[in-house]
Amino acid sequence: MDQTSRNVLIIDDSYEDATLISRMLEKNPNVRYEIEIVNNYCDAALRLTTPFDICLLDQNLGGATGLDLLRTVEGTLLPGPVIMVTGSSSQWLDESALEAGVCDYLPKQELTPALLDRSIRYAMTKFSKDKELRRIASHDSLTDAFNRRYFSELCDRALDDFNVCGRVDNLSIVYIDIDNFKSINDTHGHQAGDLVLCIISKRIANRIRANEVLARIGGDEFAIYIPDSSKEQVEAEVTRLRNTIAEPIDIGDGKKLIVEASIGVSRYPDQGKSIEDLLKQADAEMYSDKEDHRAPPHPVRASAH
Ligand SMILES: Nc1nc2c(ncn2[C@@H]2O[C@H](COP(=O)(O)OP(=O)(O)OP(=O)(O)O)[C@@H](O)[C@H]2O)c(=O)[nH]1
Repeated sequence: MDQTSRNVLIIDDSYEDATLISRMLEKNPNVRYEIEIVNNYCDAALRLTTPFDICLLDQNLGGATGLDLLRTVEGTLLPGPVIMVTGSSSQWLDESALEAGVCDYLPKQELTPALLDRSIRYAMTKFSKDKELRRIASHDSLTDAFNRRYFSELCDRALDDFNVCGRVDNLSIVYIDIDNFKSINDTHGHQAGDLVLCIISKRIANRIRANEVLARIGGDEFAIYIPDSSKEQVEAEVTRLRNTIAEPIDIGDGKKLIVEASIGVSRYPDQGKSIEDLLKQADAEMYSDKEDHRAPPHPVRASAH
């Protein structure tokens, strides 16, 4: 019989406990567990940015706690279901862990292979059923880009990661505001305005790298989270974004618009140590760019096809 395969992430600072849990998992003849063990807070914070089938999280992680980790991640950012498996059993921790987004809470002293297996199945099923709810909570309904809330959570978490774990800080925030967008609504109608927002959002999404995140953070405003890029790389990306945004947009009835955007960039930590400061600074840079783009969008003749 084919075995189901599951990728399990065990976050535990005790090697003995992690081994004990692994042995329990291996007792299930129907499931092949690919086990990955992470034993400290900073590696765990980084690992929680990429998918897993199930995460078994300990509360004590050296100086920090599993709860700290969950609080920096927030529900919409968790890439998989988490079960807290810990020796420190208390009603307060049980409730706090649930509040912080875990699917279950298992005291280590009560663990059995059967209990662990059932808890994992329940957690995976629940997480998969909540997928649509998480998508709605994290996305903008018009453009399907991420929304402002998700963007802030993501940036807060990245900054926390930099500050607590001292990781390389090559992070930029790009702020994009469409020029004279109101006049598109006024001249061509709100529906045309919606179409322009969707097309621009899709163009930007197609341009950015897999580790960058695009969000619509206001009516005609977008932001991009860009990790691991030098100042020069970000400048080159901004030029590419300007060009892709300015390609003619077909709004129907033989009409095409050329839309431009004003763009500002801020870099962590020189131009801000918090997401609010970074966005504020990128917004200020965007406004100085805006001064050059005051002409209204001009219609161009539709092409023959
Ligand atoms: N079609 C459409 N319009 C929107 C949406 N959200 C906000 N808006 C409109 O976007 C317009 C933004 O106007 P402004 O903030 O004045 O921006 P602008 O006209 O681009 O002016 P500048 O930024 O100075 O170039 C407002 O008229 C809003 O009503 C939306 O989801 N769809």
